[in-house]
Amino acid sequence: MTDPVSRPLTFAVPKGRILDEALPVMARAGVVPESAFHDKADRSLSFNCEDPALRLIRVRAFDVATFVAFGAADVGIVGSDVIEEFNYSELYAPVDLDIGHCRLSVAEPVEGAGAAGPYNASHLRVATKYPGITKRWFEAAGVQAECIKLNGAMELAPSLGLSGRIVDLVSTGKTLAQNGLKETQVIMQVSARLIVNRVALKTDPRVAALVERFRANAEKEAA
Ligand SMILES: Nc1ncnc2c1ncn2[C@@H]1O[C@H](COP(=O)(O)OP(=O)(O)OP(=O)(O)O)[C@@H](O)[C@H]1O
Ligand SMILES: O=P(O)(O)OC[C@H]1O[C@H](OP(=O)(O)OP(=O)(O)O)[C@H](O)[C@@H]1O
Repeated sequence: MTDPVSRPLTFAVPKGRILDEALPVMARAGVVPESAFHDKADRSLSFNCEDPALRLIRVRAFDVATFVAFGAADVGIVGSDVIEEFNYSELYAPVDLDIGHCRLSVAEPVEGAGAAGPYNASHLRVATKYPGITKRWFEAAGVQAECIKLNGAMELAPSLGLSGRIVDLVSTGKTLAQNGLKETQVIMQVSARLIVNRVALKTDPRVAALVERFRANAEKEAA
């Protein structure tokens, strides 16, 4: 068996919009990628860090949770929306990093009030990137929702007749407004979290030490 301390810890970060906010938070905890990480022309997906005991991988936001849940990465940073969508039992999210703030909401067309149909309609269709959260949320409200999974541009679905409603992330509300939609319910508030694989946390003291560094910094920031 490989000595766990002889291999670098793998830290997964999302490619998307959280990354710019995450890099300073990571740096304060001693996670600093090599300069190639910032080179847009570099096609590598895995990078060394200033600390040779760490390695960074850059993947899509939803995949951060999957890499960490399956133990392919030990630690990661991802939005609480993604954590909630997968609900992986192997994931532990010990630190709220207080970045990537937005909310996950239900929205429907502004025009033609009621065009989306009432909640007690026999057939309620929702376009979303979050079918798990959406199904559970509507079920808890006593409504059976048919979810149509999209990977982006959900806001187009109502005007093109794909669905009456959408469930998507909202921050400023500009995307909804510019696409003729209004927010009707907030499902959850979202922020980015440090996530760890539960087994790695139990078996590798370096993971616990890393979590402690992030936790201490988050407490300092909040004070
Ligand atoms: N408008 C927003 N304001 C603040 N945070 C956001 C916003 N949109 C998304 N986020 C957060 O950033 C995370 C990644 O979102 P992003 O839009 O970068 O992913 P994406 O482009 O959909 O990812 P991918 O290209 O991998 O599908 C989300 O899971 C959420 O936690
Ligand atoms: O309320 P706002 O400030 O307008 O932000 C909301 C938008 O931000 C996210 O999309 P993103 O820009 O990440 O693009 P995507 O559709 O490719 O995920 C989200 O999916 C909304 O479309």
